[in-house]
Amino acid sequence: YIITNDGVTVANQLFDYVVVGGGTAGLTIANRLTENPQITVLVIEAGLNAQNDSRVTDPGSFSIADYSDLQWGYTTVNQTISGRSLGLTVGKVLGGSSSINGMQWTRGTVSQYDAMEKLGNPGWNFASMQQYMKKAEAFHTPNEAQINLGVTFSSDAHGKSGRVITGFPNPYPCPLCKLWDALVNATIQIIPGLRSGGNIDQCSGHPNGVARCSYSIIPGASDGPTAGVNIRSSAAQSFLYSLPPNNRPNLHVLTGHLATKIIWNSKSRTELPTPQAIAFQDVESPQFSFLALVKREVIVSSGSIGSPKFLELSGIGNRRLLESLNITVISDLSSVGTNLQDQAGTIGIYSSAFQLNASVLHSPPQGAAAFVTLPQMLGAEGAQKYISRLTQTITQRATEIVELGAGVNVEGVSRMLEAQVAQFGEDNAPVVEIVLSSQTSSQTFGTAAWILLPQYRGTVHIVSSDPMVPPALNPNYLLNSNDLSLLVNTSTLSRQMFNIPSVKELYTSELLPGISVQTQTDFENYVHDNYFAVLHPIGTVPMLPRALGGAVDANLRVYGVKGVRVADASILPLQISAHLSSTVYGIAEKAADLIKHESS
Ligand SMILES: Cc1cc2nc3c(=O)[nH]c(=O)nc-3n(C[C@H](O)[C@H](O)[C@H](O)COP(=O)(O)OP(=O)(O)OC[C@H]3O[C@@H](n4cnc5c(N)ncnc54)[C@H](O)[C@@H]3O)c2cc1C
Repeated sequence: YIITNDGVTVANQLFDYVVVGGGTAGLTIANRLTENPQITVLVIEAGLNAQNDSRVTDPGSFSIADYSDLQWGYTTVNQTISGRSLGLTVGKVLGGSSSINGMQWTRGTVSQYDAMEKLGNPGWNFASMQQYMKKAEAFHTPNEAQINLGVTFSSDAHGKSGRVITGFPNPYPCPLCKLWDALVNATIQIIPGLRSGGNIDQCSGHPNGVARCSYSIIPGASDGPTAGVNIRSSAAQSFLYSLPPNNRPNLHVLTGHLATKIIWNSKSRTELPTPQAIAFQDVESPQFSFLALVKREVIVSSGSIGSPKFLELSGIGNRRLLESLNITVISDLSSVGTNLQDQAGTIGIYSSAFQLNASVLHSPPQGAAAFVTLPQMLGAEGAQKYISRLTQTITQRATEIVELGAGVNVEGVSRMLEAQVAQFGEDNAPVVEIVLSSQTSSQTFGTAAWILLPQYRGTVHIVSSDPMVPPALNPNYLLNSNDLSLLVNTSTLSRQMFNIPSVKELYTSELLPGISVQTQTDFENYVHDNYFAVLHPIGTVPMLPRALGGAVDANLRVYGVKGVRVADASILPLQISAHLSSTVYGIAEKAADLIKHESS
């Protein structure tokens, strides 16, 4: 493969496929398509190649604050709840968000993947997705020492021969084991019925419970010079750097260049528009712009913010919006940029009473995570009331979402809200995640906790035809009062953990929420003023039947044009009780197979 940041070297060349975005999904697809030496692929990535940057490679250095040059710097519009603009970090680097994410390796519930099929996407169910998520993965089975230190897993949940290496840090960061043990036990004490131990595995389709985190990392060797040095398994590491040298001359990766739009073949009345070329420009020197010619297809893998932006700039989107910006309408598809779903969270931070040892470096900071169901959060009766509130308001809420411009039609949004209510109810999906983590740099530990299945919906739309101008992001965080109250419950519950004596002896003071936060009203104010963006945006190019507000079909083809697919987190119609990367790899593996089968 060839990685270059010189646009001239690929300008005016013809490629079978051009992939827009060298992120989690984009690099997976590019790798799989170029397994056939006859197929040429160009990946265009706006970010740079950070192959040897320890902020990326070293899992112990995970720190969003240090990634300013590796991310897009997006902020939301001022949110109705709290009036604040929130940072919405998204990777802008080879490997995309997989190069800067928290590396937690988890999946949603069986019924959440099955819901995609029920919403009108044949073949998108748990059985198929689990097969593809496993195809992407090469799991390091934990050794006895790791198991003795609290790791649980289910071998069946994992792929063994894929490219993304996953597992647990080696050696296991023992100086923190007493902390994880105390926090995990506290979680079990305050959340009745929470599963723990046994073969709990957050990739099994049954994530409910508390367990030590597994990660997308290459565990350190047991001896030799790399002993104890874990390395991040990003999409770039897994699908590019680990290819044998001199392999894949048919795979071209251009970094530091922004794909600006699709140039279309002239439109005849009878045929759907097809892409002729991709326009792209140097990020540092936008006056240098080029074309790459497309033989077969364009695959848009620019992520949940980048993909709707690129489609709109290419003339695919809401007619009124595009015309107001003088963009020629190629496909009037008002679903593009709607249905944005990110989660909202809250934190608790405590000053450690013991030294958080430097030897834990090279391990991700999150030690364990609890995935909690609604009855476990609110009790059986509280959960029942919550679910009836959601059930009784489906049409009303769908109407409000459509009025906000965050959905296209009431029937489609209602169908999705119904599917979500079923997950809260009979499917008993986790609705809250509580991550237990520590920071050696500040000698603190605590929780980050968030609602997993928000009921609010938002938008992402371009505001200019200039590709350098960021889109307007409006997730409408916590606009639904049920979501807000659940997050307040989450915050109060997290505090209870730190009142348990075995945890209390591990810290000297509570930094956040802070001891002044005591009453229900205090917690409401704390959450209102301090909630943060969880950075799991999905759904902005939803895979659904067009009549229900979809933008791509079950083959990921964009409606109203030919030869353009979208494959990344943006196609997920509904949020899942998980972190997203494993699911995105699954989407990408499946997309590659769909493309291969169609072209063979
Ligand atoms: C800070 C952070 C922490 C996270 N933690 C976790 C975690 O612990 N576990 C987990 O599973 N998930 C986590 N996630 C979420 C997960 O990493 C992402 O959801 C997933 O990687 C998204 O994959 P994607 O392919 O949709 O987009 P991305 O991986 O973001 O890829 C999109 C790529 O397209 C590029 N691009 C966009 N527009 C253009 C354009 N016009 N031209 C050229 N290039 C373009 C971008 O620069 C980017 O590289 C986290 C995310 C973040 C940001």
